[in-house]
Amino acid sequence: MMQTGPHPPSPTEQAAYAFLSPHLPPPRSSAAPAVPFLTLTYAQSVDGFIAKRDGRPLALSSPFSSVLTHALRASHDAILIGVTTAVNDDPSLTTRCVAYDVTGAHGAQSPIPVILDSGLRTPVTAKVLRIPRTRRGCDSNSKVVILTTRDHDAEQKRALEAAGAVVVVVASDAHHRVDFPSALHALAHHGIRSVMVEGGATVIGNVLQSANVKIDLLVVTLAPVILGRGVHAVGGASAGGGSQPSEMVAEEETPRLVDVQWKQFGPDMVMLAKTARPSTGVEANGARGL
Ligand SMILES: NC(=O)C1=CN([C@@H]2O[C@H](COP(=O)(O)OP(=O)(O)OC[C@H]3O[C@@H](n4cnc5c(N)ncnc54)[C@H](OP(=O)(O)O)[C@@H]3O)[C@@H](O)[C@H]2O)C=CC1
Ligand SMILES: Nc1nc(O)c(N)c(N[C@@H]2O[C@H](COP(=O)(O)O)[C@@H](O)[C@H]2O)n1
Repeated sequence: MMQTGPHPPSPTEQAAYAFLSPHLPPPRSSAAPAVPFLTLTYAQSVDGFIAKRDGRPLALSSPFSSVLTHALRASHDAILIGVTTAVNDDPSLTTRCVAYDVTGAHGAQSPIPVILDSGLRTPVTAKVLRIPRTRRGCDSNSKVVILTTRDHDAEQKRALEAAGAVVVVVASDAHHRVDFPSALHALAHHGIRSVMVEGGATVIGNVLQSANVKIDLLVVTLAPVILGRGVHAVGGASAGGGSQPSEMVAEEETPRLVDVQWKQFGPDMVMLAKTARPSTGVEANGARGL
């Protein structure tokens, strides 16, 4: 990392980029991929939860692993969340915990927020819509992208567009939600070459269950916290309180983790891995059969 700013990056920021850099998406100077490089990331308690049941934001990551998360954000064109996370957390999705990007350039650019929102439930007052950002080279003009289905309210679409979002209609899946492979293609069409999926649980479950989708990089922060109950990291809430893992596709199609590495950031352990889906032959950076 060649540092070009007024102050050197903190030791944690240096450690974060050193850990991440061999695994990050290719630079924009390389050829555009057919589908964006896909990173799936989240922070979970040691008993497997990413949130409590009350819907309030929950800080699991320490300030140290948050630096790593923000370095990851700075290294992707877009950051994708489900609409429930947008509503519950009203997140910023910025890179405020890092000062540099992976090349050492000062001023880490925040990624373009993308929200999967089949029925346009995103509030027009959402914080992400009010934060100005510039992401070099992306056609969407660095506006928030809301991916929806045909089953949306036209008035709400106009309101979100007036609030600064780009609303894109894509195919729906069998559950009448935004079809995830179609979402990736729509983002590629908008010049987005790398996407960091941050959650929540329903989105994480859907990505892991989508046999046609290759997860190029998996980054999981394990926080030394026991919640007892909550929203399970993979799949979300179940009836009867608490939550439980969703049922995966056939066992032989669940992603296999390869090249696994662990590093401690403050009290948290962070795991990096590539994935492969053995029975489908889906390899790095390719959605199969599209
Ligand atoms: N610890 C961590 O790292 C993180 C924690 N969280 C937490 O997760 C919680 C929310 O998780 P959860 O309730 O599961 O909600 P999600 O944020 O995963 O949003 C799920 C909703 O997104 C919409 N959606 C549209 N298309 C899709 C698709 N293809 N796949 C999945 N969802 C789709 C659906 O709503 P619709 O049908 O209306 O379109 C769906 O119900 C929050 O409380 C947040 O704090 C979130 C991110 C990271
Ligand atoms: N990495 C990570 N650790 C946690 O403890 C978290 N709660 C989350 N949540 C995700 O980050 C979003 C908040 O982002 P801002 O701080 O507002 O920029 C939240 O909405 C989840 O997507 N992530």
